[in-house]
Amino acid sequence: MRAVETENSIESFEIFPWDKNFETGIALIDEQHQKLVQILNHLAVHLANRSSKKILNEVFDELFDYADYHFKAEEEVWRKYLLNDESFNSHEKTHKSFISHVIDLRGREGREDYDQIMQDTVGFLTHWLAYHILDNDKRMAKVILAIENGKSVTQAKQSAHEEMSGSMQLLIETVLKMYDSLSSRTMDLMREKTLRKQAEQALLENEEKWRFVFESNHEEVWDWDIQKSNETHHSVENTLVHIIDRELVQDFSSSRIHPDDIALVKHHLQLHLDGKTPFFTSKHRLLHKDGSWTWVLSRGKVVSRNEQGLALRMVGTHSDITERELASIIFRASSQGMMISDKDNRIISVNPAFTEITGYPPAEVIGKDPKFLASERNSKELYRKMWDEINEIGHWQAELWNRNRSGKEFYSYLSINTVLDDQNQIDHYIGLLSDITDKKINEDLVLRHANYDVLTNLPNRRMFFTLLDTEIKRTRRRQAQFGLFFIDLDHFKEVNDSLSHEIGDRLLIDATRRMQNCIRESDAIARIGGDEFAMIISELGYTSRLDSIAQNIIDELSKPFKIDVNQIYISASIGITIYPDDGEEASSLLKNADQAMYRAKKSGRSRFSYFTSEMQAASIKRQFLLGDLRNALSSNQFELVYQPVIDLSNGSVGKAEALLRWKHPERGMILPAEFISLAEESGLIIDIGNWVFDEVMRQLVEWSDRTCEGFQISINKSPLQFRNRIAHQQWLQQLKKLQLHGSSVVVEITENLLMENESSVHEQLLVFRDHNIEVALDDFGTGYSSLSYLKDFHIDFIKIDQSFVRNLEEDSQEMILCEAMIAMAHKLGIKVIAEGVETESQMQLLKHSGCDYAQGYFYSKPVSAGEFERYLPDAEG
Ligand SMILES: Nc1nc2c(ncn2[C@@H]2O[C@@H]3COP(=O)(O)O[C@H]4[C@@H](O)[C@H](n5cnc6c(=O)[nH]c(N)nc65)O[C@@H]4COP(=O)(O)O[C@H]3[C@H]2O)c(=O)[nH]1
Repeated sequence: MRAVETENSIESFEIFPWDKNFETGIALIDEQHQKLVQILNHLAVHLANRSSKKILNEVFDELFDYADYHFKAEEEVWRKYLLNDESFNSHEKTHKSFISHVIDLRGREGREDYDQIMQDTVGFLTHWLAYHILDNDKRMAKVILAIENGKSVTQAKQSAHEEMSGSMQLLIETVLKMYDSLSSRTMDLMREKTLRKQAEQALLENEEKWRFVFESNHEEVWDWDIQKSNETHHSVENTLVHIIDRELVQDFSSSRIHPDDIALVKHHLQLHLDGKTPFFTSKHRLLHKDGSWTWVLSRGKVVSRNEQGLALRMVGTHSDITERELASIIFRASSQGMMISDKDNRIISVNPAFTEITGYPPAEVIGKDPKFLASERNSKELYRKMWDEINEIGHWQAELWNRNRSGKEFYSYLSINTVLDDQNQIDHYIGLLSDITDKKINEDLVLRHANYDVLTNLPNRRMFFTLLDTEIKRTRRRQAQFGLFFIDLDHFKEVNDSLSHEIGDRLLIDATRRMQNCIRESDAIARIGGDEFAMIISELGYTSRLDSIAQNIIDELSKPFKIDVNQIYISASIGITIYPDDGEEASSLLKNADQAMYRAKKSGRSRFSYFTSEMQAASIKRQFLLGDLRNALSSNQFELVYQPVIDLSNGSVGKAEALLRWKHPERGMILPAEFISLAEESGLIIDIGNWVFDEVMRQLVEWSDRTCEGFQISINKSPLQFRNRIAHQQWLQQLKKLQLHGSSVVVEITENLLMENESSVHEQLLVFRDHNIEVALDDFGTGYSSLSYLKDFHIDFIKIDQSFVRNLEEDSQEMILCEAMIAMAHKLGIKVIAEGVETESQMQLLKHSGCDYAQGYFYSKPVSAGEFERYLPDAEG
């Protein structure tokens, strides 16, 4: 027998290797006999390796082919010399019996085991080979060869018989027997070997399969000889604990199971050892050798028990599930709602936070498309964009409205991420959901505060500019016009101060309502200052419509307001400008409307005024002037003039007021009325004011040896200068440096400053007082002239405005007012200076009324420093 390797690695072998003794001496016949031996060997191999229907059919087909061809060819040879011989006929019959036997064998197919049919076929062919080929065919061949050598048939048969008998016959029979027994033993051996090999292979495959499963699951296998371990360990539970420990942490010393988990592990283990659970399963924490806690899943089963049912052996696995467990903890404990859906976007899992946020328990959402959460408040565009982004870049996030289980909308932050499979196809969607309704409400509130006036709910100044810009763009596109109103409430400040801020607020709300009733929905109204409002009158067909709207507003606001017991009268001054005729930009339009309003106010209030071309010209002139003003300081174009202030008790000049002049290189002398407001708007007033102070200080030092004690120069200060505290500090340092007394300076302020009621103003006035700098309240009588200011702020002088002095006559209204102001001031310990005294009679009247000081053209116009020196004690003339 020879072993041969075949292509499919099934070991092949020959139970009948071809032998020279098999040969008949007729080449054609031997060749075909060799073919039969091949088929036989082929069959034997398959039998050893287990047969199949397919192989059996192949073998039978081969046998039939062989028989058909071989028997014909062989019979041709015999027929040639032995046609009518009895030996030929019987040989022919044997051939036929071969075919019918093979047909019988094949007929057993389907009824009997393939291996059995195969084994019988091998047995049949073995005997065919032994008795037919080695005996019959060989004998026939010897006859033919003898005939060919000239012998008669009878002689030939005789010689063949002699050759085949005796030792030859014995040899054939021995070989046959040997082959016979050898072949069947070999078959058994081969079969056994093959079966063993197959079993080994199956075992190997099984082992590999399990190894693969364990490796890919990151699982470790344990095998626990319970009784043996019990001999060395105190308890069964501890032993398992140790096994699990050792597997994971390597340097086992004592139980490393988390103290909180030990009881549960033992409980589960005992249940299984007692046969109460089919498997042992435990999820617990183990102390890893790096000091961290590792989550472990242990599973096991008792595989052998003794007759009393005592567990003997247990096998199992454990795996590190830290990541999975942490993910699960996050999933369960997260305050963010989580939903996982499959590739068809059907929800497969949601966490408790999802239920908390939406109100939907898992059972109601699993298997559903998450779109049941959607609110119709979101645009279709939003969802289209969402899917585009998810499909293109794999994630999307946005803030949007959703609807909870009870139908209530909530504002949410939603982010969706995709999880891809090995083929890069979407496998899962993971959605994270948070309820940010509160945040949204707060944001809206902040946005509202930033853009709306809390009191009236109207857009504020900032929002108004946005509305104005939008209106400009809209109107520009349609090549149309719109009107802009600047509305200032007349007498509002008086109401606010005399009644209360609360009443003032309610008045503003009522006034807003009345104004809103005068315009259409498409128009807009905003509160842009304390008592200032702006309106956009859009879609202007004819401009005269603006007249009627403005007049209507004035009429409505002039009607009395009834707030609590108070009957309040106010009115409005309105400035009107038209886009695009008067301006094309929001800021210039509003400025124009403001100017027009100012004109309306100047013309007697409670009226409206259009922005005109003269105003436009004035506005342009101001622009140019502003440009020049920026260089005026550095070009030394400023100068101070001084107007003496006369002490009415003795006619002496103990004070002077410093007044600013701008010597413009082209326009000549420019008075403060023309440029102070420009300087204030541009912020230049701070530097200019500091220059004035320095100049006055310089002058005081220069005159120090010529002035009598208590000589004072007053300086005008803009309210804006009070916003810059550092400047005041510098002033104080300057005084100290020049060794001048604070009392040599009087700061002139206006009522407007005090009306702002800023605590910082209060503080700075106190600082002045602390440094003996006196304070004069300018233009007294023109504003609201509240007594409370005089009481609350530390004021040293009031300056009666020249509008009272101008018309001062005995028994006149002005006279009465002047007397009242003087008396009131004196009562409060405040001295009085009268401004604009131009005549002797005015001076006399004031003197009689007890006024302390006077200044005006009657004494002197403001003069240069050089000219002023004549009023100083030792001056000549
Ligand atoms: N018709 C008439 N006018 C008289 C008479 N006596 C004085 N005047 C003028 O009345 C104004 C008095 O100054 P004010 O009320 O403080 O009013 C000042 C003051 O508010 C402001 N001003 C002047 N200089 C400065 C300055 O340095 N800083 C600031 N912030 N404002 C200044 O400009 C205003 C105007 O100043 P001026 O044009 O110099 O006008 C001065 C003065 O020339 C008179 O008998 N008849």
